[in-house]
Amino acid sequence: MLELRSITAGYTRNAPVVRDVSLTVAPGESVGLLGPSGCGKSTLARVAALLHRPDSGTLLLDGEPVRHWRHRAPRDRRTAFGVVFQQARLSADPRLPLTDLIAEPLRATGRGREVPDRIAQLAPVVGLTPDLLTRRPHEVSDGQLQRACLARALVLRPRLLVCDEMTAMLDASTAAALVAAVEDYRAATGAALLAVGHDRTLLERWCDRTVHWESLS
Ligand SMILES: Nc1ncnc2c1ncn2[C@@H]1O[C@H](COP(=O)(O)OP(=O)(O)OP(=O)(O)O)[C@@H](O)[C@H]1O
Repeated sequence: MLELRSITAGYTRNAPVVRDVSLTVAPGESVGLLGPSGCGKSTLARVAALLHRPDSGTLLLDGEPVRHWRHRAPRDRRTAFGVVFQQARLSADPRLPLTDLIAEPLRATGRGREVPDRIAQLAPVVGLTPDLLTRRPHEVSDGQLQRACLARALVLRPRLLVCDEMTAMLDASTAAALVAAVEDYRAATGAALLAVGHDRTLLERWCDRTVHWESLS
C-alpha cells in the first residue's frame, strides 16, 4: 500500500539527511525500521506519513503517486495515516484534557458527533481510565500521555500506523501495553505498520520483518 522509491529528503537544500532510500509496506504488513540515532529514520517516517515533503523520489499510496504533503494533501490521504511520535509532550497541546486531545482529529474532520463513542471504545484499548481522561498533559505521566497519543492516532481508524520510537521513553510494562494495543487494532482492522526505532529486540518481536537503515539505499 505504501511504496517509497528513491526518497531524498532533508531540511536544507544540498544537505539531505535521507539519500536515495526505498522502502515498501504491503497492505496489513508490519515493518520495523532499525537504525542508529540521527541517521534519518524520523525524517523518512515523516515523509511516509505525508508530514514532510521530500526533495526528490516518489511515494506511492495504493499505487497512486503522492503529489501533495502536509495540509495540501487530500484529506482522505492524510487520514489514512495515524502517527505516534517519541515525545508525547511535544505532540500534545498542553491546554487540552486527554479526552479532547484524543478527539482532535475527529473534530478537525467534522466528525465531532462521533467523539463520545470513539472515546468510550478507545480508552480501554489504550488503558486510560475515566479519571485520567479529564486531566491535562501536565497532570499525567509520560506513559499515560503516550497512551492518549496512541488513541489519537487510532481515532480515525487509519489504514497505516507510523510509530516513531513510540516506546523509547517508556518503562517496559507501558511499552508492552502500547505495542499490544497497536497489535489488537491491527488484528481487528488489517492496518499496516511502520515502526521506527533503534531497539532491535523490540522491533524483531513486534514486526513481520525488520529492515536496517543501511540496507535501504
Ligand atoms: N527540523 C529539523 N531541522 C534541521 N535538521 C533536522 C531537523 N530534524 C532533524 N534534523 C537533522 O536530521 C538528521 C536526521 O534526523 P532524524 O530525526 O531523522 O534521525 P533519527 O534517525 O530519527 O534519529 P533518532 O533515532 O535520534 O530520533 C539529524 O542530523 C538531525 O539533526
